[in-house]
Amino acid sequence: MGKTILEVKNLKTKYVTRFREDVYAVDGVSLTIEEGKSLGIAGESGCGKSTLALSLMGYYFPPLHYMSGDIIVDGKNISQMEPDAIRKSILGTEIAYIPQAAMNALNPTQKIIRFIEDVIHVHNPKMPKKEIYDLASARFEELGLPASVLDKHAVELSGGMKQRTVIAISTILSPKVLIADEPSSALDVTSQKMVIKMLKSLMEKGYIKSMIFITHELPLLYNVTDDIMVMYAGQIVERGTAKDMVFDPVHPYSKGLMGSIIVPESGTREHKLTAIPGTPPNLKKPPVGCRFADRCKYATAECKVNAVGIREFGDGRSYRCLIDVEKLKEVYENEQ
Ligand SMILES: Nc1ncnc2c1ncn2[C@@H]1O[C@H](COP(=O)(O)OP(=O)(O)OP(=O)(O)O)[C@@H](O)[C@H]1O
Repeated sequence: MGKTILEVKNLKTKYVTRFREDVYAVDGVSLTIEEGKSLGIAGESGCGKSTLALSLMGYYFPPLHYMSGDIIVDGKNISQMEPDAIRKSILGTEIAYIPQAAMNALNPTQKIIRFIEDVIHVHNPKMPKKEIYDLASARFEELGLPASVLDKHAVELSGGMKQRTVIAISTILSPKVLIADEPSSALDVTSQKMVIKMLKSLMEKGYIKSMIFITHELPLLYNVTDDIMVMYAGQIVERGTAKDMVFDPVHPYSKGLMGSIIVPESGTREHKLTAIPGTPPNLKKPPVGCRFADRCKYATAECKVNAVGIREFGDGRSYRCLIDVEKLKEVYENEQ
């Protein structure tokens, strides 16, 4: 086993709405990522992926609140640090975050190099501009972006180029963990591939030590991340290698997610296209039993009343279901 870069233990966070209602968006998430490894997180809209990404940075602002659990980055527990300390000593260097639609957040009137100066000056206020420019142009070139981009404004860049620029800016301080939330979903296929190539290159060149890639499309993660976790209603329901999760998902929800993708990646086209009936539970009052039970065709009366913990099986895999793995596999086999 390699060195653990990120360890999250039973993390619980919630939103408090303006009507003072609690929304339990991340409910007991545990995960680990080793140095040099990437983890994909998949799940349908509203399952808590973006909230998990925000929560992992330890950077909490209302309406999002930390409840309990640990976030340990390279041995340092950041879960209860003050926001100001997080901003100064964690963001950018330990953890970098690329939010959804990040490319649209670039101020169009500012040159790209100014964003880089801003990022570097938070941690190193005295670094001369010339040194920053040299560092940035070398990094851009290495990542396949022309150094001339540094003197351009965001409006002068295409969508794909803008997104790759945002990624290069966010990782300029070589963070230990990069969290990318749907980094390629708003782009055309060619630009998507270039973004993914760039993320892989950041890992290979050691500019980031680990990566979390969030998407609602499970098969997209195949070929991109080493492992995949599937999230449902604020909880992780399954984890395995990308290959296992795409070709041999065990949890009925992961199985359904694979079946509901309209344009699967090559190698997954043979599977049947199916819809998952129903809607996810209300996270203001999550069910006491399995959260997927109401939509699961294999659910028993017990599933609706008994809370389900994570169960391990096989080689480093885990899932959250009362039904035994072998039984589930047998049922899937018979359905084919
Ligand atoms: N500011 C907020 N206040 C209250 N509830 C929120 C807020 N933001 C998100 N939520 C709720 O938290 C839950 C998780 O939302 P989240 O955005 O993390 O899901 P997601 O999986 O990232 O969805 P998407 O793929 O659409 O981005 C949802 O029930 C959502 O309605």
